[in-house]
Amino acid sequence: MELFDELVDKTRNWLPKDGEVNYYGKIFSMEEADHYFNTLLNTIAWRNDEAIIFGKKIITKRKVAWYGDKPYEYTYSNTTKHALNWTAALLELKAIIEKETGETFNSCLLNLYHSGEEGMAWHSDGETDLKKDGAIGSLSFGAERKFSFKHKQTNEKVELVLKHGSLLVMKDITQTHWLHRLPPTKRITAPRVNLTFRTMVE
Ligand SMILES: O=C(O)CCC(=O)C(=O)O
Ligand SMILES: [Fe+2]
Repeated sequence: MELFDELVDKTRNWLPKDGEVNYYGKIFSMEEADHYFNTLLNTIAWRNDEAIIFGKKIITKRKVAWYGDKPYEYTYSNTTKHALNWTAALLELKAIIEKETGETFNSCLLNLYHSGEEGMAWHSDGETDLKKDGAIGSLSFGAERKFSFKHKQTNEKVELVLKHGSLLVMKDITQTHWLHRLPPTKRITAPRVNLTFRTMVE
């Protein structure tokens, strides 16, 4: 089965229209992926996320962290965070995916899902401080999880599975026309770490 990882076509656009999503499959060996997964679990300043939903403050079970070139302010769901300075592992990962994709990034939002019961609801990453139509590079470590896209007008759906040590890139007008989510599932009990490398406007 592992053989098929070699056959991933990273130029394939997974979206039928209105944007581009490329899945590179596993870009790390199992040993490298395990190493980064453990390093991130142990060295990132994980915090429970706060959000104001319908005027009510909620604290998510999922943990998050926000890193960047500068202490960028990042506001979403009515909460503001300041980016921390890159760790050594994050700088390595940023360099690797910049080389792999030909894109550049200046910040990274990290999510730690303790089990399949934690996910992320439908949204798009179109916050105004993000470079418009900039590429987002998404690295996944740990439990394999399904990832879904839904077209904002037509409700067309696209689903893929994000493997341990894999890279997904969302670019061009994807965030304008498509929502994405990480659906929760009771079948998965292991944790997963996701990193989305982004570009904030100065
Ligand atoms: O966990 C994921 O794969 C996606 C996370 C995400 O969509 C986000 O942080 O904006
Ligand atoms: Fe997102």
